[in-house]
Amino acid sequence: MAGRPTPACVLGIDLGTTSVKAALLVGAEQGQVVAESCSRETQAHTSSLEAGPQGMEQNVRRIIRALNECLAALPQQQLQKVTHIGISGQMHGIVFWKKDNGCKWTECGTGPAFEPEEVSHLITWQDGRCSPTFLSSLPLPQSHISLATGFGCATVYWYLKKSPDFLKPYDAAGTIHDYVVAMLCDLKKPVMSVQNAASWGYFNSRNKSWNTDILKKSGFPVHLLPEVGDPGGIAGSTICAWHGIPKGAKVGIALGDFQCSVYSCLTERTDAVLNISTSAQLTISMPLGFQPPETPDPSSAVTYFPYFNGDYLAVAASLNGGNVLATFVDMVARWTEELGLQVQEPAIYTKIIKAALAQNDSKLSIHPTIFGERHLPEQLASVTNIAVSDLSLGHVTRALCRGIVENLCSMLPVQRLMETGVRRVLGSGSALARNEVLRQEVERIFPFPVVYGKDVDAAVGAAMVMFHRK
Ligand SMILES: Nc1ncnc2c1ncn2[C@@H]1O[C@H](COP(=O)(O)OP(=O)(O)O)[C@@H](O)[C@H]1O
Ligand SMILES: O=C(CO)[C@@H](O)[C@H](O)[C@H](O)[C@H](O)COP(=O)(O)O
Repeated sequence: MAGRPTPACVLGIDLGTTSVKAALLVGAEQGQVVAESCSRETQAHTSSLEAGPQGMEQNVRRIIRALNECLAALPQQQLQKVTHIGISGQMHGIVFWKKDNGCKWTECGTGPAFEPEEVSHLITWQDGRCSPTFLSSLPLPQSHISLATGFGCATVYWYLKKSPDFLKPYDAAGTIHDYVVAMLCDLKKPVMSVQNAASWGYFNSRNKSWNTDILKKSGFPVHLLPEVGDPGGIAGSTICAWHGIPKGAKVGIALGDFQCSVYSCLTERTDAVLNISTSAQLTISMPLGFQPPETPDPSSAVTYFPYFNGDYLAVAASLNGGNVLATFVDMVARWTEELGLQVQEPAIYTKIIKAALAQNDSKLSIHPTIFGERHLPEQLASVTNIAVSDLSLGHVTRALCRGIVENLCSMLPVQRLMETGVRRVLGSGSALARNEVLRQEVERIFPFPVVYGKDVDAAVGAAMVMFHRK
């Protein structure tokens, strides 16, 4: 049987928590090469009307603006050759919209583009509105993944119980990347990959279906649940030329960002992948045929997430990655401002990284979990071993970077990596790519060689999936 023709040019997009990235991949003799890439911060954080300070929401207009800016920065002649689009993004979160009015297509400098219309904020994976008590009041899911705050289905339950009017205007929901796919292809019923469905909770990955009976019994609005498809499948075709990409380009079902980061670099089953972007993940692939246990162990820091072709990844998904450093930088900026000075955040990153490079033997110990962890939501950060000699910016930054890496490795210990035969660590994510101190700490903790990727890994992975479709 003849195989599918290889696409000439594929656009990969990653809608991350901090930034949107896009990469153009072209077919070459030895696989695919990244012809162009681009990244834009979304600056999308916004306050939550309903959940107050516990909420973590993002303005979808700002995310789409960053996406439009990214695409406008890519060369038109290359975009005109795009036949396939692969999209990934931040998992777990949920956005609601009105099927018949989710967006408006308008003419922008580089051709038609869409803008959000009747769309809610994105309630992200960082959202903290569902307390442990609230979560334990919900029906028990039939899933191997423990339900946590920030998971799409938990957020829907929260609205249902605390602010039911909020849900009334909407008749569709998805992750932010499902929303983009639905708008590009004008899908009346959004479609979601099993990777993202598993990240919402109340999803059985073995039979690839929602816990519809359990949800219906408790009055959950099941009409908001997207259809589910396999990662690598096609969701539809673009209904309009988009920033020069011809109408009719095939759009893949949206994927998880961490699976795409892994896909962009993992070549051997003996590789572990460490990704540090806003969050941080340490991952290994499970043996072929592995099936997760029927029920989760809520105290375990390791989760099994669907990958591709029925495979699973074991992942320590930390809620404390680059966001810890971003919070530190923000704190320094605010203190500086309070003292009557102004320093831009990029300059603070440059200075603290430089200062920490000069301090590699800090005894200061920072346990950096300011955002808690899903398996230990109430264990927040702490600082110990504070000596007068270790108080400089360099000492603190060094200790923070070390703490982030140590915390992640406490969730999936090096010993377990060795036992499973890991021989190499592949480093990805732009927080790692841009921070030499973090890289030094990674190299210090692992007794394996560490190899680094580029800083648009998930976008590249999403595009590669489109190339490799059978
Ligand atoms: N100028 C900088 N230098 C070094 N690291 C930075 C800089 N700006 C941001 N970062 C780090 O990058 C992280 C965001 O990475 P990014 O890849 O944009 O995230 P995401 O994929 O989640 O959108 C921030 O949390 C911060 O730790
Ligand atoms: O929480 C998990 C998996 O459970 C994360 O690994 C998952 O990839 C989420 O998408 C991230 O937390 C968000 O990704 P990023 O923006 O930090 O890259």
